[in-house]
Amino acid sequence: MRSPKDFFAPLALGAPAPVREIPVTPSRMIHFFDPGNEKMAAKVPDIAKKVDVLLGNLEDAVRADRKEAARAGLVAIAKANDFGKTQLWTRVNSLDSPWVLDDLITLVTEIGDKLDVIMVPKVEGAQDIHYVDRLLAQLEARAGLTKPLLVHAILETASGVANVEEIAGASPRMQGISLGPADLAASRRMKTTRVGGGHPGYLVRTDPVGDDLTEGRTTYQQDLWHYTVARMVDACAMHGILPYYGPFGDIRDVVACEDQFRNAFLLGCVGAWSLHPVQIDIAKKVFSPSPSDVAWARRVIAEMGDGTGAVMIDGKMQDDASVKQCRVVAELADALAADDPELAAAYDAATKEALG
Ligand SMILES: CC(C)(COP(=O)(O)OP(=O)(O)OC[C@H]1O[C@@H](n2cnc3c(N)ncnc32)[C@H](O)[C@@H]1OP(=O)(O)O)[C@@H](O)C(=O)NCCC(=O)NCCSC(=O)C[C@H](O)C(=O)O
Ligand SMILES: [Mg+2]
Repeated sequence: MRSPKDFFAPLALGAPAPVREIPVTPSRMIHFFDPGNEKMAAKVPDIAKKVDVLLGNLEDAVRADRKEAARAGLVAIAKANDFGKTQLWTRVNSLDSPWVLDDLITLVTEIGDKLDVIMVPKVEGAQDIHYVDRLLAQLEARAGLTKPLLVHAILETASGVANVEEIAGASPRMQGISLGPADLAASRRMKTTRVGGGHPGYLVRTDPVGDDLTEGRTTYQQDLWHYTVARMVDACAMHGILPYYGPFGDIRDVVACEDQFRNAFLLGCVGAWSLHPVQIDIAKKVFSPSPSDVAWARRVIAEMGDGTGAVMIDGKMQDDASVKQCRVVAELADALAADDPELAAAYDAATKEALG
């Protein structure tokens, strides 16, 4: 174990000092694209204006014979564009693959100054983050980078879930964690073949009335991912990093996608992956608090004064704890509104109405 005194020391001579706080910038949707796919790559400059995070994906969903093309495509896109406030991330290949070493060497030395976060798939434990941490420091030093790259882990193995707290705290580079429901289902030998989302077979049923076991018994579908998302949120909150729901593979089912994203938002996630342009607006809507929730939060904060004691507002008790809940919503709204005049106007209009 590293001494706590050395935790914020650079891991290579000449590497930039690690950050002390993870920057909290909007990341409601991490938009995946294949940089080696010409049709998708051509859409990137326009998509960049609509998303918080653009992610050039090099791992799964990129064919083995297109790995080099994807890597080269990402280098070319990053060099040719300035995406302004939109963050540029990449997902490199898994640490046991034949591609990851070249992914990291090429990306850090060629476009390390353009990249914000490196997403690492199939993380099993802190040892995987430690390996990436040291290698990144060496490459940052070689490239002469002045800003450290951050690392995002995907929670998609049973070991990863068992070790999620140590993963979240493994390095000052740790920016966040995403749920990877497809690989996680396979790793756990779950019997769902869907990429995220629920399953009609995972349900609870009301008790029978009398002797009839079949009629009149309502069933309720349950969320297969509740336990893992909640555990990931706690691990991230404990270490001051950000939790995300991952992919929702049924692109056509925009309704269930919105539900899955909202469950994650309510549990504490800050964003989700968009795999197709149609999922961008869903994530933007879900991961921005609603104007009515923002108005309520601002009203509670205003009426609670110094934030202590207890008051009744519209028949509901508010106290020191509920004002903290309201601050979470209000602070997120302020951060999002700072870059989005339309959202700012919607929040202000709803607040004006609520405060009278
Ligand atoms: C899912 C897709 C394969 C669907 O693509 P396609 O069949 O081309 O869809 P459309 O015809 O509806 O597309 C319309 C146009 O939009 C472009 N397009 C599609 N997706 C994107 C995108 N993500 N970014 C930019 N542009 C996009 C198409 O090229 C069409 O263009 P045009 O013909 O000119 O009109 C495809 O969406 C896709 O590949 N998406 C990304 C998939 C991906 O990244 N998967 C990996 C992440 S999920 C994962 O890895 C699992 C996870 O790790 C886990 O374990 O859980
Ligand atoms: Mg995966």
